[in-house]
Amino acid sequence: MIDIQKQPDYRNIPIDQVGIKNLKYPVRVLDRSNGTQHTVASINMYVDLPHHSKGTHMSRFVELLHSFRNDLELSLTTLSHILDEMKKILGAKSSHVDISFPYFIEKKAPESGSPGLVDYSCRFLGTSNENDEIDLVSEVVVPITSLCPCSKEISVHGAHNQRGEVRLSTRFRKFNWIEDMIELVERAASCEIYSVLKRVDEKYVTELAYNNPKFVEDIVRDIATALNEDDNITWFELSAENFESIHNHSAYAYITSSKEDVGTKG
Ligand SMILES: Nc1nc2c(ncn2[C@@H]2O[C@H](COP(=O)(O)OP(=O)(O)OP(=O)(O)O)[C@@H](O)[C@H]2O)c(=O)[nH]1
Repeated sequence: MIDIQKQPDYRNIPIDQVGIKNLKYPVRVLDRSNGTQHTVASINMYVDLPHHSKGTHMSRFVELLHSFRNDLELSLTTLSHILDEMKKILGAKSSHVDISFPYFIEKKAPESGSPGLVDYSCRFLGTSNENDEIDLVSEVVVPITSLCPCSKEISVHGAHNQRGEVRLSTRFRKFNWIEDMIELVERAASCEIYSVLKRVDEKYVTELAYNNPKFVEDIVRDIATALNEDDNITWFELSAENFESIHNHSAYAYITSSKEDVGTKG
């Protein structure tokens, strides 16, 4: 059977990243409270392609994932192994994985203690370069409540408040719990988000947010301060977006900071 992908290409243009995108796959993630957690990831896998090759071998990416069957653990060791294997089986110089998944944390309502699961969007990005150096970035997207300090100050009654979203990407020296990054973000909000709230809880979160007003600027600055004090974090990128309740647009703030010029080594 003719192998079109293996044929030469004469346009003299190398390709930076080629592969598969949005493959749904069952995965296992380390869970601080329960050991591990099963979830379903959306996976992108890419390698570079030299100028002389017509095509990459798409089936091999999926075959590599299938070698884990339904027991693909998203640990630093496994991700490093996948990045190395991608280069080997595809004869590539560089490899990239981009894995997005919902992660669930059980939270108890602040007064009634009623439990419920909150979902957080998480992402691991990994790259292995031509020197076999592995760079890993972990990302969490954390929903929060924010209450406007200006609105509180100038209004006789109330203050506008809304759901916001903080996106935090980090590079780190050694293993970093997803839960730790989520809690760090939640501490900087006017109030954190819960899944189940009874009336006593609703009163509590309403008053807590009112007593803790924050601009998007306050949120990113408070998170950056905590990250700067954490020696395990070598780099971060951080944004806060408030889906304003008094506007049809968002308030937005962004900070990036390279604490060191080194990435995570897997
Ligand atoms: N490279 C490439 N392959 C594609 C694309 N779209 C679909 N494919 C298909 O991906 C399939 C698998 O390709 P390969 O992995 O090379 O399959 P194979 O040659 O049987 O497998 P190996 O022997 O391991 O190379 C082929 O049927 C391609 O037609 C594309 O845009 N680029």
